[in-house]
Amino acid sequence: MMTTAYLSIGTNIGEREQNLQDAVKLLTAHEAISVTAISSIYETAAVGYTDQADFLNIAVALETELDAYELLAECQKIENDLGRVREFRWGPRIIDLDILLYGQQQYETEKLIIPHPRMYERAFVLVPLEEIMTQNYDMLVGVQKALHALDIEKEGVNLWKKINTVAEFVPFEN
Ligand SMILES: Nc1ncnc2c1ncn2[C@@H]1O[C@H](COP(=O)(O)OP(=O)(O)OP(=O)(O)O)[C@@H](O)[C@H]1O
Ligand SMILES: Nc1nc2c(c(=O)[nH]1)N=C(CO)CN2
Repeated sequence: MMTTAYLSIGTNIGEREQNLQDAVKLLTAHEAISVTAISSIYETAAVGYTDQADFLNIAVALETELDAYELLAECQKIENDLGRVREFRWGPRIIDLDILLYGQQQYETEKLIIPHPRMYERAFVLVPLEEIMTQNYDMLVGVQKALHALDIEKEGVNLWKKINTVAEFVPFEN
């Protein structure tokens, strides 16, 4: 069965824009994944552990035949292929791919929690997500409500649009 999923992708080490390009390219190359939308790129101050470089963040919509665990494995494979080294939680990373939503499904296991447990408190997730979320009106309203409840300035999450789109991306059309 085809499911629409949303990912959050972040990077704050090295050639950040290139890292995003590479991640999108690897997603697109997968035969069971069709990337249907990519948000603008946002540059954001680090949240959580704040003593680290600014991030670039995007959200991506995709359609896939993979189940949620297979999609997670693919995300982790892409992280590894791009040379991510795990140092410490919320620390700097070449690339980070988190599953935000997988259809309407909910998971709460050791390996996988969906919706992503921290997505509704992270402006760097919600702002790009709102931009591309067209599939589900109820979920979009949930995202917008969470976003309005956040005080972006107070959070120290300076968001600004960097680039219109990930270069060379051609959305998959049904
Ligand atoms: N929705 C999800 N998307 C991606 N990973 C998840 C999800 N739910 C649980 N996980 C688990 O989280 C583990 C740790 O992920 P990671 O090291 O990327 O955390 P983090 O990005 O530092 O922090 P955060 O989870 O706050 O974004 C992964 O091994 C994975 O099994
Ligand atoms: N701005 C920003 N801050 C973060 C990010 C991120 O992608 N962007 N990812 C984190 C770990 O998940 C922790 N903090």
